[in-house]
Amino acid sequence: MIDIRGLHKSFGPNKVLTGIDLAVPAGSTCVILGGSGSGKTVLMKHMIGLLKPDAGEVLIDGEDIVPLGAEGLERVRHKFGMVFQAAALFDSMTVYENVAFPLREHRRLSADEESTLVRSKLELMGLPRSVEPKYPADLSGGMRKRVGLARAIVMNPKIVLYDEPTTGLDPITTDYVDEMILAAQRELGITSVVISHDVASAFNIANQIAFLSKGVILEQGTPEELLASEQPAVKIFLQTWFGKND
Ligand SMILES: Nc1ncnc2c1ncn2[C@@H]1O[C@H](COP(=O)(O)OP(=O)(O)OP(=O)(O)O)[C@@H](O)[C@H]1O
Repeated sequence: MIDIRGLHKSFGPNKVLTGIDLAVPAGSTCVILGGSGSGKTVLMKHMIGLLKPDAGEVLIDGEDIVPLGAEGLERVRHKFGMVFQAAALFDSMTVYENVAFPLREHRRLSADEESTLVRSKLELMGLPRSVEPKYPADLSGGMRKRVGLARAIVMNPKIVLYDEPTTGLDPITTDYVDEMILAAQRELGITSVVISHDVASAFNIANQIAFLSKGVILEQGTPEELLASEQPAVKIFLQTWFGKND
């Protein structure tokens, strides 16, 4: 579904990505791990054409999006849902209106069709009907994340990009959000790319983990393969994390 080949990106003298190759098969979840400033967000921005590479290809569903202009990118972006770090809900809208927002922007649906779609996604995220009239400020952080996720999948996207979806959440809420990401993959066949600092969460949800360091993907494989990695940077990253969280 996503196939990145030979991606290079510099900002002035700062060489951030220096030859990224990454393939994410349809229906799978790929977690991108890496230290602060390693280029995870820059890599994700290339996947939706928010940044243009200096060299390389970004194939989405078989199409190289690098040469596309604004119109072509708009079309490709309909394949994506996004979940940003700070759930980014509209404070002045109810939960229902937040989830319905992309539908109202992009589709002409009857009230019944709209409510069927909104409710099915809220239900999939384990949210009861009683949250529909509430405002984001009335919800816990974990619930806001789930509303953000319901909104990201309401258009039935093929791909969802998650930028640090569990940052700032307690361990129980983190598990719950992980469950929701897995539910979106299982029930809707969504392909997911997740940027994360949270190794436990990465190991919970990933079919594949890519470890980014110094502009390249140092290691890529199943969680088990990553654990067995001989790359010193990967070993240190994992040991530091597991050491802190034993
Ligand atoms: N638009 C930009 N212009 C110039 N430099 C940028 C731009 N975007 C990112 N960078 C640089 O690219 C590098 C990688 O940034 P990026 O945000 O991708 O890191 P990250 O791995 O997501 O880090 P974190 O985990 O802290 O969010 C940093 O050195 C950053 O300063």
